[in-house]
Amino acid sequence: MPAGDPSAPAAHAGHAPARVDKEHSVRVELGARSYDILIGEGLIDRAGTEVAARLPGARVLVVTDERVAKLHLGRLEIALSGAGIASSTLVLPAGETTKSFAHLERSVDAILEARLERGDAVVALGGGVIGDLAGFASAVAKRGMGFVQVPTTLLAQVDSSVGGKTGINTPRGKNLVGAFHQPALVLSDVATLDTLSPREFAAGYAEVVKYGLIDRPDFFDFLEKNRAAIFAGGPERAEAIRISCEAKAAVVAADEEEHGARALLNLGHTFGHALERAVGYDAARLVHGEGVSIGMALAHRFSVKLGLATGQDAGRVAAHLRAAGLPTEISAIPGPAIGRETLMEAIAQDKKVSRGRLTFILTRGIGRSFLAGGVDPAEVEGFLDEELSQ
Ligand SMILES: O=C(O)C(=O)C[C@@H](O)[C@H](O)[C@H](O)COP(=O)(O)O
Repeated sequence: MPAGDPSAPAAHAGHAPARVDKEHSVRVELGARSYDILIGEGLIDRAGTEVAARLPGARVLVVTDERVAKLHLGRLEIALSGAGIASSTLVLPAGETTKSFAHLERSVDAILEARLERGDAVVALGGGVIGDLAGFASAVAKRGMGFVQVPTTLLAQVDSSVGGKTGINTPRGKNLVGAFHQPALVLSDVATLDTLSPREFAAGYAEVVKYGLIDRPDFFDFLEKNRAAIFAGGPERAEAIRISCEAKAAVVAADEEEHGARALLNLGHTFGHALERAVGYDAARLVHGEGVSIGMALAHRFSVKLGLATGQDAGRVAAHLRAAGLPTEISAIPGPAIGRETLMEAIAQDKKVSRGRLTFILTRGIGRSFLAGGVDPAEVEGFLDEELSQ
């Protein structure tokens, strides 16, 4: 059950350092804006040369948070200066509430104060919050400048650092203000994952499971067999990250700005985002990956209720998520009860809503997800009533 500080000290992480037998490279094919995702151990120490190779002559602003700064900023700064890259740094508070207009303003101001030019770059060092916020700042400052992702959480390495979705939350909902702005490079140093708390690692794992559930049933089988090794830091961990990035890169290359198939990456997010908003982005109650976990379990149970999928598949999905330490029920969220109307209001603001009609990612079974437009709100309400009464 989610509770407490998601970024509790690494000493409690309980998993051994990752062992990576080789480095992986995944290409996101977007014509002139194509870029590499490098996955391996110790890549932060190579950040200077990797950035210089792609953005010759660029100066950078590193945006990070207080927790990540203590763990990884020093190494990144040494790597940048070692490659002759002039840098300044903005350190922001950790947590989802940093994805706000106020911190966007601070970030843009730091870019302008550093007098960065369009050919310079913002480097996001951190998890999804920092990547989304810094990416959005780099998209709007001077109408767009260079951007590099150095993700330090599992969630950011397998999902948010890839594909160019950047943005902030507003009190009306999650990610409601943003822009598509692709990075020039994603540098995923898997050694940073050893500093995550078990709760934070598990939250990222929800997004790994998502790729199996969308359209890769073989990957879901792989995860069922190798979950323990992935959590323990075996070579299967980097392998799972590589497969996740390949899955996402293929979807992004085919539909960069979500006119169709990219919406499948939103499996679990309609319910998940509504739950995050309902708890006021309070990490003590729910973090993003946990919202996605509950959301994916709900999407499968909702599909069963609509006669699309079997209860057996929905049960298998929930069992796997629970085995990974993830919540699968709304009732698992600590704190005051969440009301159906609160959730329906957030669902009505979902970005997939089209001409006022609700769109969900539903499923016909494991690895058989599809985009369902025109979902009847009464069906959603009835389903939520059942879920909330448990
Ligand atoms: O990259 C995408 O597309 C996704 O939907 C991936 C999601 O896991 C991610 O959380 C994304 O930021 C959500 O996007 P949104 O458009 O629903 O805000």
